Amino acid sequence: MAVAASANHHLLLLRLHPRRVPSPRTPLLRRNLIPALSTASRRDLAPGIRSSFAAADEASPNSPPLVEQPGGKMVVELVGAFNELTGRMGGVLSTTSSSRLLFKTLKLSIPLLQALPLAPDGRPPLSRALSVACLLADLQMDAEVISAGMLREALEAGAITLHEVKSEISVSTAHLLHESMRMMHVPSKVEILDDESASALRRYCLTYYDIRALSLELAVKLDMMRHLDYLPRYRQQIKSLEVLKIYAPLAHAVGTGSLSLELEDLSFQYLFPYSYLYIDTWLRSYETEIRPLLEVYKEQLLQVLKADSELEMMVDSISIRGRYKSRFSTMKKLLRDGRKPEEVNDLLGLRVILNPRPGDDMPERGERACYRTHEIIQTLWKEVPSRTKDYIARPKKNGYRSLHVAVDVSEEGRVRPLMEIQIRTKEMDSLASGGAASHSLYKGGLTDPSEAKRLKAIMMAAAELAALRLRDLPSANHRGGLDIDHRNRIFRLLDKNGDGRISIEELTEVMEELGAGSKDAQELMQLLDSNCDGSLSSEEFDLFQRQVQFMRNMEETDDHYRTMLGEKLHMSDSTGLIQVYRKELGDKLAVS
Ligand SMILES: Nc1nc2c(ncn2[C@@H]2O[C@H](COP(=O)(O)OP(=O)(O)OP(=O)(O)O)[C@@H](O)[C@H]2O)c(=O)[nH]1
Ligand SMILES: Nc1ncnc2c1ncn2[C@@H]1O[C@H](COP(=O)(O)OP(=O)(O)OP(=O)(O)O)[C@@H](O)[C@H]1O
Ligand SMILES: [Ca+2]
Ligand SMILES: [Ca+2]
Repeated sequence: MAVAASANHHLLLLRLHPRRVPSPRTPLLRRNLIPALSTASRRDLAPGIRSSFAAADEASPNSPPLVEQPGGKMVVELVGAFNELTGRMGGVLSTTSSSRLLFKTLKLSIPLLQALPLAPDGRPPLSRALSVACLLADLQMDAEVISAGMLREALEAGAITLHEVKSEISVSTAHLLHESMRMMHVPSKVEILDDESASALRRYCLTYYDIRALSLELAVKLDMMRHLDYLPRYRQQIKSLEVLKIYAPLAHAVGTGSLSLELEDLSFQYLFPYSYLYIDTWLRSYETEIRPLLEVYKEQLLQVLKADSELEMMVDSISIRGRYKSRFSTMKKLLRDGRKPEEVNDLLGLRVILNPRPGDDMPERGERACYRTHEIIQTLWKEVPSRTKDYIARPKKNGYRSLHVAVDVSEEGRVRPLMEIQIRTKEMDSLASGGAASHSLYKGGLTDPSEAKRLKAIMMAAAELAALRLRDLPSANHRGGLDIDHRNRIFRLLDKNGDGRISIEELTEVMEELGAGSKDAQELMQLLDSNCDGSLSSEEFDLFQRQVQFMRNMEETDDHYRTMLGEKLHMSDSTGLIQVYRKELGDKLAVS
């Protein structure tokens, strides 16, 4: 209620920015307005925002003032978006200044975004900006980051400048946007994204960029990956490779684990469609039954633990997190050490985190609470003793501490995979996750006593990148690759008039011969012509060939994984399963 009241108060002040109205196409867009969020994209949104659209739609025959006036529709968007975001932000939106900042941002960005044409993925820019902002709100990012998330789309489209963001919104929002735009070009810093360059890039990002801007960029990447279908397959793969090698590990490093898992699974699906299909088919066979059970087991365990009087004397609070293993993580595990699917013992996982009561003997109390929890678990489920690992009594070399237990949750006649339960104190847990906290310390700035170390890390990362840029690219001259002469030969064949460059006419001619149109030739030219001089040099063409080779090797890798997984999972196309899923997942899986 408070939100609605404050929003209404601001509505009285709502005025569109005169400078941005009206562009020639604005009236048309405004008339069709509300929904920059199309009916389809509205489906993605939470009930709050959907209901504000419904209110506007229903109001339409009866109350023309709200719906027919652009301002009225804008208001509906504004209130809907404000409620949606603040609803997701939870406790993070604790201050008046946060909600003011958010409101100011929405007022400025909504009209700008609505005036923009559809994005290349076919979505209205407002809908894209809101999706990113919602992702950031779900991650419990602060209002400045969400504000930057909302404005990023408008900035990228040239509808607003950084200077304007600085003067009209806030210096910090402008700073975050500046950082995030710098990050956009990170993958282009290396030409071939092999493991070595990817690891250097990740180090570079963690050294050079503000961790909040990184989170913003990661949310943008996730939103992009969720809507990648519109691109041709090779572009999907290039983007997925960037995500898998750079952004998903970064998401993990900065503590946004949920983003990293989804980023990995989406890129896995585009890069290795057949392998994905196998894993997906296998996991689905369990998933419908056991995934919902995870919630049930979690609740059951929590209740039993809370009811135990002995444990109650030792802990202030207990939390349990459940997770179902991701596709990508399962694949890595199967391929890592040749284990059988039934030996993946952590498809179902629970993690109990205990917060011991304070006092001198807090650490010991915490440990005792972990062992007590173990005993209680034994009364609930059947333990598989050979899989119990006590890293509390015997911490791992890296300091990791936790008590691991595997339990059998099968019921009469229903064999289920084991469930892994990790038991630890809050302190042990923060040691295990590190992430954002330890990194922000590392980024501490000038007051940080380890400044010298930090500067050295920056210098090394820069040097490493420079070395990578200058280094000889990996040779494609293996596994059926093309040798240099051969590559030259193709170039010479395409360069019909022999002037040392492939012109658009030459490219069009050969593409027409291949059955493609001149539009395809233009697109290809734009993609490959890195210095934008309208033709391809032999260097530009050479790089293209190496990328092609790299992608082809990846398809070979997929073939290789498919064979391995096929053997493991005893599946083959003849089961018909593949056909079923192929149909379901459609063109996404088409591999030429
Ligand atoms: N953060 C962190 N987690 C760890 C570490 N070691 C183990 N874990 C977690 O504990 C799980 C199980 O590890 P272990 O009990 O050592 O079991 P394992 O036999 O090596 O595990 P599987 O490969 O799962 O069969 C891992 O999958 C991680 O989730 C560590 O050093 N750091
Ligand atoms: N038993 C568990 N309960 C709750 N969360 C878990 C459990 N095991 C792992 N996680 C968390 O789930 C996320 C994904 O972990 P994932 O299963 O991919 O890797 P892992 O279990 O750490 O490694 P591995 O694949 O080597 O077993 C991580 O954030 C991890 O900390
Ligand atoms: Ca595991
Ligand atoms: Ca030429």
